[in-house]
Amino acid sequence: MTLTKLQQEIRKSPVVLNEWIGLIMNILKKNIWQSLKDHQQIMAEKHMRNLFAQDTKRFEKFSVKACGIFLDYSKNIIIDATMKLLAEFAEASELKTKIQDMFSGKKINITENRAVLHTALRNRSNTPVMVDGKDVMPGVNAVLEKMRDFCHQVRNGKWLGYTGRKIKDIVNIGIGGSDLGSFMVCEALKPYQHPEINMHFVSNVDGTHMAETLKKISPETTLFIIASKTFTTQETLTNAHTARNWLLKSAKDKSAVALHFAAISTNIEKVAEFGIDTKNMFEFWDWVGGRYSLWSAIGLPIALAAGMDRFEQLLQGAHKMDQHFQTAPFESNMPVILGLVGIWYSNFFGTSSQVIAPYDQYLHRFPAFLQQLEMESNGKSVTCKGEPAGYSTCPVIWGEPGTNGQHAFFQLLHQGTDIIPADFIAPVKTQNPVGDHHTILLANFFAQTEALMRGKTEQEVREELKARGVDPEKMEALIPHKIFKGNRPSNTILLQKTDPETLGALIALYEHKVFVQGVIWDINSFDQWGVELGKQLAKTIQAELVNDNEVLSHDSSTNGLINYCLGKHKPEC
Ligand SMILES: O=P(O)(O)OC[C@H]1O[C@H](O)[C@H](O)[C@@H](O)[C@@H]1O
Repeated sequence: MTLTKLQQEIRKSPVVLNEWIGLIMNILKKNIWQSLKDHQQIMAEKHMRNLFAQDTKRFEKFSVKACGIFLDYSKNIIIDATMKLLAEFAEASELKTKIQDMFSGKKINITENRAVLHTALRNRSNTPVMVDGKDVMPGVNAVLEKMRDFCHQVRNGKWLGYTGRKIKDIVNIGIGGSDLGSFMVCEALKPYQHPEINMHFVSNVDGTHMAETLKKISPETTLFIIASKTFTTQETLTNAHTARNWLLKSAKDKSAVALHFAAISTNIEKVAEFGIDTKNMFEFWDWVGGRYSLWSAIGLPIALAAGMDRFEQLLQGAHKMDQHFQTAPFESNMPVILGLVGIWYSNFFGTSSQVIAPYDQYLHRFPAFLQQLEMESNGKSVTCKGEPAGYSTCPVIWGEPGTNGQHAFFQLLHQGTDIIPADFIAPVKTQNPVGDHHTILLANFFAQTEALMRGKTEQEVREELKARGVDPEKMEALIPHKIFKGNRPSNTILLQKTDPETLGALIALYEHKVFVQGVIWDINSFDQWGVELGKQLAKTIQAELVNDNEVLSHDSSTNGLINYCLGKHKPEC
């Protein structure tokens, strides 16, 4: 009987027995954790150059293919024993059971008592998924149908504005999970975009974002989509009111709102209160987390831009990755591997950041999307039981498209003092076969991971300088600057092509990676209480900013800054 099977059997037993088993599991986890620490001491002495030289099968061994994606993780400081220990830790953390818990609608978001079912939104097999005894699939399918109908009307010029003209510009107003995913995907699927419809995304409450967008569009031919799960988000509602006022300034008749505004939300009352006809509302549900919501009606801008069929291909790709995640053994399970390799560096090598380098201009917003997905999910420091974690959790996620990053921050990846694990992502085939651009792009892509792994030894530098005839004295001074230690880890992710289905699989891959890491760290990846405090304080300060009084209610820095803006107090400078 496997450990997972044993755990599942035990779950059915009386509570007391369960508690005992929980204690035993914790001891087991502590032991494996200690073994990983000991193993790291050995691995820290190894160089990947040698690991490759010693094992000709290393690439075959540490690579995996699924859902149109190829992952090579051989350029990591790992050997078989590393992956085995990490997988054992995942098993002891009940990962297999927890994956099933998520897919089956168990309320795993414990602080909000909610199920986590973004996977139901792309459940193309249409098998029932139950929440509180009710199958959610009929509701999911009904919204998809409504989206299809709406897209058909807008994309075919049947949806007309208040002067009878077709829609030419669509502005999504939303922030966070109601912006980043749909914006990122719309950018990624630009080759499939409707030729006569322009997409715009306004998220920032800075009036500049709205003002600059409004300059480019006309009220007669613009459709605004107000995307907000709660429909209470201050930034989104402020932007939405500005958009409505702008429309009404031209239309001069409130009935125009119904022709130019649609809403995506879980909150029907608030949508009606805002004045949007609820016939133009696309519903989703509290079991869809904001940063996991692009598969819901929040993805409407994607469907409007690329077409509903393409949106469903995106869902299909994610569904395939869901099936892979649920069924593949840990040693060939792509999200599990990606998650465990990340844990290896964060918790045993003490790394604190992770760079994402998409070598695909279409994926230029992917790092920004992952910032919310990973950091809002796993940027936590207490366990599910509310106890201090006592170990590092989510690293800082950052990145830029290659090759731009190479000419900006790659210096630090190659020669900086810290190890920064990197994910390199590229399509095998380009959407734009222009001259030799893609060959050059891919050459750089492969060269970077090779350079990070191999480095350049003192002897290699010396020989190179000698061959160039550099003066021996100058050479000695130069050598330390030209050495690359190498042994810098990276994952290489190759997509056959950045098409809707493969993109869906790629996004789901990272969602599940985040899930794996959340389980290992024993944190709730699905709440985000950390964003609340700033929002609360902003309300108080907003009132103070429009009051004429000197502000004295905060610390001296906050008071001083507010008063400086109000012109009440000018620091001597
Ligand atoms: O979709 P909304 O309810 O407007 O929320 C938009 C965003 O705001 C919040 O502050 C959360 O941090 C995000 O997770 C969420 O995606």
